[in-house]
Amino acid sequence: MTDTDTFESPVYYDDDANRDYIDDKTVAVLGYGSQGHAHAQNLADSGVDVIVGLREDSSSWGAAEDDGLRVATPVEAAAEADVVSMLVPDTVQPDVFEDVREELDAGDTLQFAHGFNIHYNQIQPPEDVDVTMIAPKSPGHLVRRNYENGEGTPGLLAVYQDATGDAKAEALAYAHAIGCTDAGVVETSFREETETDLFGEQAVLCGGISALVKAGYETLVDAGYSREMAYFECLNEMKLIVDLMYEGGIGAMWDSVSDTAEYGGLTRGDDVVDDAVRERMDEILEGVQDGTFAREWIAENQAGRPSYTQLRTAEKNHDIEAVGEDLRGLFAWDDGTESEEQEAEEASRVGMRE
Ligand SMILES: NC(=O)C1=CN([C@@H]2O[C@H](COP(=O)(O)OP(=O)(O)OC[C@H]3O[C@@H](n4cnc5c(N)ncnc54)[C@H](OP(=O)(O)O)[C@@H]3O)[C@@H](O)[C@H]2O)C=CC1
Ligand SMILES: CC[C@](O)(C(C)=O)C(=O)O
Ligand SMILES: [Mg+2]
Ligand SMILES: [Mg+2]
Repeated sequence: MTDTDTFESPVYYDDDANRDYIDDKTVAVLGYGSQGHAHAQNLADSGVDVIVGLREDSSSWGAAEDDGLRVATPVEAAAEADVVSMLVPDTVQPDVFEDVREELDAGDTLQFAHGFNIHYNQIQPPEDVDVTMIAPKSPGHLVRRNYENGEGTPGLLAVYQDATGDAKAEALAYAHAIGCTDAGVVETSFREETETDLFGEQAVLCGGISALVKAGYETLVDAGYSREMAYFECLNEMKLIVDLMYEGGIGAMWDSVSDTAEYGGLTRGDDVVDDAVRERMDEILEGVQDGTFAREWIAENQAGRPSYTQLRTAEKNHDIEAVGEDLRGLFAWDDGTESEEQEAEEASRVGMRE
């Protein structure tokens, strides 16, 4: 039994949520990408009235309809809704918000899955609406898969504006309906969610880990080892190691690997992530906190994403991707016959990247 009294932040579970706050409402889910498809389908399967908001020429329109959901333009969806869930990409949210602003009636809710546009002042909501966040701590495709498996996904809850007095209760009910209170919802602020999320994805989860994998791979290949050996050692086994940490903490990983690996890792790990790396992590965090990263990302989008496009191409063309594609085709668990669900997931992920 977990002693939640020792937690620094309040954590809420299924029993803390009262579904009455969402069950008779209509939720407009704007966007049907990674988070949008998961929230919309989970809400609908939980019995909540959902309408998906997409632009008329949207490539996701057909997918949402095929999944049995009502679809309309963002303005039409928001006009019908009591809760508007802003699940289009962060960079387009300010424009979409301006489109739907007039449809937000007093007492409605503007709901986010990430605090970027509120925290960095790119969206200024009317004072008479609730502004809340339920941010699953997971890619959207797993939010859906976990719901279907009955496992739930951990999430964060924040209230930026409580015009009705019910903002938190409604957010908790929403979290319940998408499966987050099943796993636990941690209460936070828009500032804390935004800054930790951006730092985490840049320095550790997405940027840090992929740079570490590529650096390890390049070190081995440059030293004359085979690309296949380097791939298995630095990328494939990463999942197995992270799974152990996920299930039982770093200790479970040390328990499972050999004493040789444990001693080698304990003595050499800090040589890789040394004081210089920690200083650069501090710099990355400062850039998030003082808005430097946000300004850079907004300007990059306004300029048509020139650096982003170039970086994406270089990443796609890295040698580890080519060897990985060949090797994964040979894995026992990948017999080339993807299930319909896997195919749909892959198609949607690829669609979102393009
Ligand atoms: N990705 C994730 O797992 C996580 C995301 N978040 C947050 O969730 C939010 C949504 O992110 P994510 O799910 O990645 O978004 P996606 O990039 O997956 O969203 C794509 C969807 O948005 C639609 N869309 C794009 N541009 C517009 C537009 N101008 N007008 C209307 N619809 C548009 C697309 O439709 P179309 O076919 O028209 O392009 C598509 O349906 C963000 O705030 C993000 O930070 C939070 C936690 C994790
Ligand atoms: C780690 C990346 C993420 O923050 C996430 C899936 O939580 C995102 O913005 O996609
Ligand atoms: Mg995140
Ligand atoms: Mg993020």
